[in-house]
Amino acid sequence: MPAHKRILLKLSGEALMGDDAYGINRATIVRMVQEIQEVTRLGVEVAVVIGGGNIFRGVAGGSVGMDRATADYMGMLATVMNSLALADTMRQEGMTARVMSAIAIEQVVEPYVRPKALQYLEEGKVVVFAAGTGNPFFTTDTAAALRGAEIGAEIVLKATKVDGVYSADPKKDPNATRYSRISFDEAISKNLQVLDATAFALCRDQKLPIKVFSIFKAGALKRVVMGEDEGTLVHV
Ligand SMILES: Nc1ncnc2c1ncn2[C@@H]1O[C@H](COP(=O)(O)OP(=O)(O)OP(=O)(O)O)[C@@H](O)[C@H]1O
Ligand SMILES: O=c1ccn([C@@H]2O[C@H](COP(=O)(O)O)[C@@H](O)[C@H]2O)c(=O)[nH]1
Repeated sequence: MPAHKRILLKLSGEALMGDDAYGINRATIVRMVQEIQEVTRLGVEVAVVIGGGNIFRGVAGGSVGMDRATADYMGMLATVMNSLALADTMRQEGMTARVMSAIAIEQVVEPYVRPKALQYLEEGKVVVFAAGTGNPFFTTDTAAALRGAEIGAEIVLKATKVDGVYSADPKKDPNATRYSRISFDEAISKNLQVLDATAFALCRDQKLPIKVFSIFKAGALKRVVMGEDEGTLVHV
């Protein structure tokens, strides 16, 4: 029996590159979709937020003198591209997915309307939330926390490039140690940057737990959904 009925899955945009230098690696996106398909087959309702780091991040534009809000809108549009690619890959794998955008681009993708999203989930469709929160100066982690709370997800699952929350960034500090559980208050007070502070605070206030685990480890998503020991649980 799955441990959760409805989940919000945050997928790393950067991981979509696979071994490529940029963009969307075909084998990688197919593998991600197949892992999601496995959990939908267990009867779990799945909503997805995907990042845009494989294409563009606002902070990169800002660092070369771009107006930061403009750069952030470019970042949000990058997430729309990833969302469309993800939903189309789901279609090719025989799944039914709907993309809903926080920014109005109705010729391309339907707008985010909460009751409609809830209806899709109840019908067993995967809902992909595109364009983050629709506002600059935020991230897709915060969008995942926001949408997760709105749809009544039981947990936010962050599938990322590391296999959990560490005492420091494990990509920079080889002595960093992994937590199996950590409270929101401790993660925030230690300024652990695996998620941004806004996302941590929103989930803490809504009592919405987060599980951080590796997007590269085959079967990890299913193990998390089954409530098995995988990654790090961030809890109230
Ligand atoms: N304390 C920490 N524990 C674990 N990872 C950390 C920590 N501090 C920083 N990180 C870094 O955070 C990264 C994950 O967060 P980030 O949101 O930047 O990436 P992402 O999941 O690929 O998102 P995107 O969708 O924006 O590409 C990890 O790859 C890791 O290097
Ligand atoms: O609510 C949001 C979400 C995202 N952005 C911008 O998009 C990029 C890509 O998102 P990541 O979370 O970094 O993958 C982000 O860098 C922001 O520039 C946003 O402005 N608002």
